[in-house]
Amino acid sequence: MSVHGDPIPMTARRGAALSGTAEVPGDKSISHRALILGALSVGETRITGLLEGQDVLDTAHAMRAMGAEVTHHGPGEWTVQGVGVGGFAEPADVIDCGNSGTGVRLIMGAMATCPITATFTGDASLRKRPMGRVTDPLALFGAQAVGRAGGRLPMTIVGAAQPVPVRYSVPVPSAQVKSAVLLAGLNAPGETVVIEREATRDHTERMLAGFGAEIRVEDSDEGRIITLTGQPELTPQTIAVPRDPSSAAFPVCAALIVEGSDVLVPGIGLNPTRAGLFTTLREMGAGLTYENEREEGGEPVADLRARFSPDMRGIEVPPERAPSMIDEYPILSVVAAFAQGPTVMRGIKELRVKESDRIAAMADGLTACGARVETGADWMTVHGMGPGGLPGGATCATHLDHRIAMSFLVAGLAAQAPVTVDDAGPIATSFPVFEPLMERLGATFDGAERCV
Ligand SMILES: O=C(O)C1=C[C@@H](OP(=O)(O)O)[C@@H](O)[C@H](O)C1
Ligand SMILES: C=C(OP(=O)(O)O)C(=O)O
Repeated sequence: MSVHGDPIPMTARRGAALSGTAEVPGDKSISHRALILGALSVGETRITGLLEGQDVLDTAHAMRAMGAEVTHHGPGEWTVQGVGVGGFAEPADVIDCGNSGTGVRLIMGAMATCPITATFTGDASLRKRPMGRVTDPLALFGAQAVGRAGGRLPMTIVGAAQPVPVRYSVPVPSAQVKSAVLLAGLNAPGETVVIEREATRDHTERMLAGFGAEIRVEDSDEGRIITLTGQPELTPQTIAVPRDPSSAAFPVCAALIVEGSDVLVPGIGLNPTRAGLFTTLREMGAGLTYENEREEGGEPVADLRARFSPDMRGIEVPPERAPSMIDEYPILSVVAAFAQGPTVMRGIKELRVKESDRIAAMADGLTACGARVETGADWMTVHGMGPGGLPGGATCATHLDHRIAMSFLVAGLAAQAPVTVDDAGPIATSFPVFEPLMERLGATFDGAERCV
């Protein structure tokens, strides 16, 4: 499937009810971290359930370029022979992180305290995204960064030859910034302290502890204080990557809005720092239940069952919930269009610096589909039109953004007239089996055969 090639238009149309089981791929955030921490440990890390989306494949390639041996054994099964903390080799060429903000920012952090120089680039979307949020704290360790105006890629990082540990309060709610600082702290002697006012996804902290790093997390009036002791020897791990709640969001939300649907999405990670969408949907009156709740690999997991929900009401989403559902606002805004009354989403300005400006992309596309949407710098309100109420019949621009593409395709499954996206290619970054998986549930797409 093309990610960076010619645009691949695709159309979704209303059809039969969706039913069956949707086995979504592994968690993207955890997959990146498993490869990077595997590369920084001494010995062989075994990974099952790795997401084989382009974002993660680009991180695997980067780890190889820095000296780790990364081997693919079969679907989702990988091993990584690590080089140890501080052991990265200087890459011989530019590191291309494609579409992935997580990949480039975490890798910059991990190499910033190694005595090597690396140049990073990405696709047209990633080259627009701000990197200063990561290079500012990396400078405190002694790393230098030179990039394009506004801290944009391509960018060269000269790693600190004699890194010092830092104490850093993260100014924006961002797990990528937090993680970059922690990964840099790994090769700085002494304690690196990261303070985050709002809790963001904590996979880096959990996985660092799993690899044997000394890491403490305390809650205080300032927020979460994370203290990491530098220069540990990380012990290789066996990691079973849970299925991605951010991918599960698409079949779940499709089932809620397509008449007569009943879909099971098994084995979804419900880490509280990721599960905000599901809480929100239940508050809106969605027929969404958690079955077989359990723990797997230290993460809470459940099977999600979603049924068509004609009585959903718009709500005000609490702004403090934003970090736990930051990637899910595009698909929530689609569900909101099929609920009764307004759904108000505040505290979401981070959406403006994702793969696209997601507030603008969703507002433009939903408006073209006949919804009434209001926006401000850090908020968006979608006025619901009730079940089956969205007219549709538009072509929506996806701006190299997988979540925008999948959101409008889901909208098209329930709208009165088909919805087309101008480019479904970017879906392969995070959810390469989206179309066949949705088609097995009964979704009708035109153009899908060009994408698999
Ligand atoms: O750390 C991560 O794995 C991620 C953090 C979030 O980004 P920010 O840190 O920019 O909020 C999220 O949007 C992204 O999809 C994955
Ligand atoms: C924002 C996202 O990813 P990234 O920042 O890694 O590009 C996403 O997957 O929605």
